[in-house]
Amino acid sequence: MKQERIGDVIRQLPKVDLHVHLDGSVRPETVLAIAQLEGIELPAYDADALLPFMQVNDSCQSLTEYLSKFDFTTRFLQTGQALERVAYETVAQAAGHNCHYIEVRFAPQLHRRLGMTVEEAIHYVTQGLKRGEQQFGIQARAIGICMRNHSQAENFEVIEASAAYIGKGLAAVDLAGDEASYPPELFREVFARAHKLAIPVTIHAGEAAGAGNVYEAISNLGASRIGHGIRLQENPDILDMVLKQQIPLEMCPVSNIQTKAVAGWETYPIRDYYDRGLNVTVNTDNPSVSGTDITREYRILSEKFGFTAPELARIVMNGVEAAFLEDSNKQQLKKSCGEAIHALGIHL
Ligand SMILES: O=c1[nH]cnc2c1ncn2[C@@H]1O[C@H](CO)[C@@H](O)[C@H]1O
Ligand SMILES: [Zn+2]
Repeated sequence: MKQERIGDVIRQLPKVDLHVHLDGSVRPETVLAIAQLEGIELPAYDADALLPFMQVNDSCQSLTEYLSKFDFTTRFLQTGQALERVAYETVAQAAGHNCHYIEVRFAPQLHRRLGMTVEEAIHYVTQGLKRGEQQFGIQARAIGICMRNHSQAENFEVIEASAAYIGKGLAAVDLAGDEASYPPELFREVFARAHKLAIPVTIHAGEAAGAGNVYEAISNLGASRIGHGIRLQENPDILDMVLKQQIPLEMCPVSNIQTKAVAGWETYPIRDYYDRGLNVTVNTDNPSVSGTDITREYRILSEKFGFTAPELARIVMNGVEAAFLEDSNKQQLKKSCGEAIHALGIHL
């Protein structure tokens, strides 16, 4: 297929984004608007000049450096109104890239500086997602994040509050933050509670630390999906286990290069993982922080790794199958994506 034609196909391809952070999706224009509403002082007053405060550049050396960008944006996400708005806008952005479904993750404990409760934070995010669903005709769910640098009590609180929203707009829980400093073993009790409450679990692992963390996340934290899993390639036995169990990997190519999960595109393992039969999905992680979007991620797969249109469609359908979505909604999603793929003349 010619390059222009595959560009068109990628634009028109139905997509899903299973790994996108709310606080990594805030547009600079929205920061300007919220700052004005709430009387917050800014280091710059136009969108272009604000961007460097919110976005990494090519010089980013590590996940910790990458995560420092979130400190800036968090200040503007402390009211129910702001959370509802950015959740809605995240759905709008995804719909603009022909996503049929997104799972938007966020850490409720990061939005409590003005006294909001964990439940309220979840309430406003799910409200914003619902407004987006109605407006754009796509489906959206929230994922509640426990943070690696938070106390066990704070993380337990996230699990309990998330349980109350299962089936009401929230679909799963996650663990994010500084993986190099906080190994997953520290969170066994927190996720045992999630397991007891029957909440689906995904865990950021194998991004800023080795494959052993992927093993721990699956075997002892009950993860049924893995965020990133890039460093699985360092351990053939664990890779084999993930292959056999067909655990979906939420890969986020642009972010993974920026956080130095691998040294560069030459060693990015997505082609190898796909060819081995690993359950690969492609996602954005943080569109604003990374300066990416889901169309761009798919384009990179085509341009840098030679993925064909049917292979890209297969990756979309891997994401559909991996969605933490209630059964009947998932069937609906399968149908809408399957039909849109078929309409593009792609045969799986
Ligand atoms: O790629 C990532 N790896 C680990 N943690 C992340 C990543 N992207 C964002 N966050 C963390 O998740 C929090 C809630 O959304 C963000 O504030 C950031 O600290
Ligand atoms: Zn992430």
